[in-house]
Amino acid sequence: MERDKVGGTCLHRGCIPSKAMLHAAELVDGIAEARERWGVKATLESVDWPALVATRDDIVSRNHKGVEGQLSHAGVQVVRGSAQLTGPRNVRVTSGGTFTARRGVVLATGSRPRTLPGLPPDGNRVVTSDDALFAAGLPTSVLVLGGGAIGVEYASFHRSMGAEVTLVEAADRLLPLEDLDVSRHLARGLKRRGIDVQVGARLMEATVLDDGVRAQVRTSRGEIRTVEVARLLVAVGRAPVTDGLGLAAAGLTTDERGFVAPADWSRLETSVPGIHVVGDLLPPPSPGLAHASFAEGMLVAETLAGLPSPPLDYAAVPRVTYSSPQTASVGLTEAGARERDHDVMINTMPLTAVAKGMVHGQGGVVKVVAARGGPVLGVHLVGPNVSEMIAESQLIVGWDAEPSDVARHIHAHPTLSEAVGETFLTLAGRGLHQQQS
Ligand SMILES: Cc1cc2nc3c(=O)[nH]c(=O)nc-3n(C[C@H](O)[C@H](O)[C@H](O)COP(=O)(O)OP(=O)(O)OC[C@H]3O[C@@H](n4cnc5c(N)ncnc54)[C@H](O)[C@@H]3O)c2cc1C
Ligand SMILES: NC(=O)c1ccc[n+]([C@@H]2O[C@H](COP(=O)([O-])OP(=O)(O)OC[C@H]3O[C@@H](n4cnc5c(N)ncnc54)[C@H](O)[C@@H]3O)[C@@H](O)[C@H]2O)c1
Repeated sequence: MERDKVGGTCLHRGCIPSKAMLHAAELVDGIAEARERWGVKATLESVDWPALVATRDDIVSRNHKGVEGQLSHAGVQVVRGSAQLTGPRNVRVTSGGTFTARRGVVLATGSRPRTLPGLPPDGNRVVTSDDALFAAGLPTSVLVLGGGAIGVEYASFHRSMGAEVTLVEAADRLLPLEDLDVSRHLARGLKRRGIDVQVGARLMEATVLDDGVRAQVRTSRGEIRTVEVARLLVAVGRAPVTDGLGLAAAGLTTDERGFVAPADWSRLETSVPGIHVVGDLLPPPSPGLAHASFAEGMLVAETLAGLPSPPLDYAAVPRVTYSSPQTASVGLTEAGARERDHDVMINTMPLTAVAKGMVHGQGGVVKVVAARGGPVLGVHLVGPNVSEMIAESQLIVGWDAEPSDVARHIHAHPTLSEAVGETFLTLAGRGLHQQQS
């Protein structure tokens, strides 16, 4: 049952359109790099926003058709409309029709942007990530409120497109759930690109004007700054969608944050037998990421079909931010490992320590957290292309490999991944360019 379009947030308003836009942003950044570093006499004429949107939407639309085709091919009946539980096995759909589930019900209603009291989005001057996709044009200046993945990606995108960008995060660092060094390197990279990064900061007041927003921001030092911007993007998190879902009729409640918590995480089954829950509707440790949601969906589908399904290992789910610089990580942060009383070994290496890192010239870092005499606990990357580089590290962490297991494998030269390989060589006591500390 789907009231909008199959594919959900990720395909229509999230991962895919935002990554398409960030790809265009990389191309724009490449023009400046070509001119400034490589003697290529190129200048940016302009960005044709409707053309960018057309390419983005074509990618979304082709994926949408693909999902619809796959569902049809698999014999899935898609019922259009808002679904409401009327009992543990009964669902009514607004478009008409009632349904009784023989095997079970899967709740997958996802999430929507959180907004702030007194700051209602108007789709034009105060916007959410949904509105930002469908805005009529690109703003000349933006205040992004929230330095999580959405805030960081949109701040990065708008800066590439030439806007003046202020990024305001209430916590004392960007991506507060990531390793401290990831937050530091990311903030440094964004500042180098001219983004005004304000962490430990608060939006005190926002006045909507005819042509933008006047905002008062209290910085971490207690100064009050007035910023006038064409657009204020609210990216302070997402809230689970359960309104009108009829949870009570099925004997279910939400937790205090609005999530539907499973009673049995191994089957993602709620306290009502036969009702399962997946995706953004789940509380942590489910990470609110599309790839984790896909895996949760597979687990429930296989469970309901009576097929074997390997348990989910949330600790080995990679986390990627597609800004410039990118961040990618898997496993425990250094602080998280210490909290769990691990005797940790840390090694960090700048990406520019390898030749390919110098070619890219964008800085970046590899940080590995390992248990002394034991497995690798976490890998944290910042820099160009790290979204594609994290795959080997997820296997390293997921398979409980030790640094010496990784160190025996030869990395291709010259690649950015060599920096990952060298970080492990040093941890295994066979450092080439680094001494083991
Ligand atoms: C801007 C942005 C960028 C993102 N980028 C990434 C990324 O790069 N990588 C990543 O891993 N994650 C990313 N995410 C997160 C990702 O989109 C979510 O984790 C994922 O979409 C969750 O999937 P879901 O199926 O739980 O929910 P959703 O994708 O939200 O789908 C829920 C579906 O349920 C439908 N629905 C809701 N209630 C009802 C009802 N009562 N009846 C019928 N239908 C209903 C909705 O219409 C919707 O289609 C991003 C999110 C945003 C907003
Ligand atoms: N690349 C990706 O994987 C990707 C991209 C976008 C979104 N997502 C997912 O979508 C979800 C939503 O992302 P998000 O970035 O909106 O949420 P988030 O919860 O990850 O980050 C929100 C940030 O806003 C800050 N914040 C909250 N209130 C604030 C306030 N009043 N002023 C200033 N800062 C404030 C929080 O401290 C936090 O750092 C997350 O689960 C995220 O992982 C993932």
